Amino acid sequence: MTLITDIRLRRILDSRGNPTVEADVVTESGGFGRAAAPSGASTGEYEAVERPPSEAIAAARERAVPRLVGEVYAGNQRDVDAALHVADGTDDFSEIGANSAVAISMAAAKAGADVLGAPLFQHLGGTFRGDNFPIPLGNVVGGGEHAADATDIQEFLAAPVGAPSVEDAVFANAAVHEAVADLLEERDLPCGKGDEGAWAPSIDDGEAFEIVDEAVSRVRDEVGFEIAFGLDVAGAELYDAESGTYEYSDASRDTAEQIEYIADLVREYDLVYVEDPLDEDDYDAFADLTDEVGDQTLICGDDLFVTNTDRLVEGIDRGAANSILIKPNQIGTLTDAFDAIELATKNGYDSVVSHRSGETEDATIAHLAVATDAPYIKTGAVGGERTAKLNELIRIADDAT
Ligand SMILES: C=C(OP(=O)(O)O)C(=O)O
Ligand SMILES: [Mg+2]
Repeated sequence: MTLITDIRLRRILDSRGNPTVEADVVTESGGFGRAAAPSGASTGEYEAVERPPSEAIAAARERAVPRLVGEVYAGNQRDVDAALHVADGTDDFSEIGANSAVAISMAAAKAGADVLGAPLFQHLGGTFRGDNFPIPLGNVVGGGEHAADATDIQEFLAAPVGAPSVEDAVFANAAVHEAVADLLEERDLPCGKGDEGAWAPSIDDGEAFEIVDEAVSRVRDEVGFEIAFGLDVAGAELYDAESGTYEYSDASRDTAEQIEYIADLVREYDLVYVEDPLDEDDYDAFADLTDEVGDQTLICGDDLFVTNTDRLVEGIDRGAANSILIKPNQIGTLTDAFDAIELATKNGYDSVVSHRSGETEDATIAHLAVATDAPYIKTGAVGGERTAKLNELIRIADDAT
């Protein structure tokens, strides 16, 4: 009954105003799923290839749709995703585009869930999922590739680690976002927002640490549970391969200095999470930092691992990082994302399911995080395309999806 009978692909707008791919999947019994691909700005070198949406759609219509329609059951996600790989024929989705692949993969999963009459997280994760919820990491101040003339560190992330419920956690992050705005106003630092809805003031990282630390402690006092914070350094964007240094507006650090700088920040601010503190090719430096502070914080590989099991195996072998960021569009299918999460879990690495800086209203990642029991989800704090995921988590908790 879940035989795929139709797939439609179209260009829609993402949150940056760029086109992206949306897929509709219809099944024999009338099951329907719709999903859209997100898009990165600080993309990792080793990600699956995102093609211009018009080209990705044309290629997927020619190569993937005929292999799926009338051939594959939407309820069997591994078959759907295997057909996408065969249709593409490369190891990085450079023919049909990871944007077409991930939109079809996620839409098929939703169609499979629709036929079952089950919420997506349950179709993907089984009937015993839905009691544990990820801690949302909310981007409250940011710069890097996501905003011009703002902080060097790409993301300062509120982490409501003591929240008694996902709803409390989501509202705590929004409150930290608001407290940051108050503090910026008190310092006469009006500013706009970056791509993910975080404040993007023209200040140095040192001042951003002061402000976020203060905002977090104000909200912690208000709500009465523990709120910490973390970072996405996006180290590959700061790294200059020629000089072998990390280039900040006010400093230049070699790799040893970068490791010490990050380790000091972890200790000074009790950071619970540090993503991509180092360059995406430097497993050894990741391993050194993990040795130094990996027992106190999560050292997460985003550009380092790109949701890719081969790269994760290398990281596990070398002791690099202790968690992995999971972005389905980095690897192209839900099956590949699941495999990365399972491999991570088996090896004691935490998974952090993540949005991209360019997003849509698609809320699949909320279900993916619950389905896989991921301890964290990174999906912003405010803004419609971010709240789409956060509100879906609240609905899942309320049994209302
Ligand atoms: C969400 C991120 O940004 P982008 O989507 O631009 O890679 C990130 O780097 O973790
Ligand atoms: Mg990142």
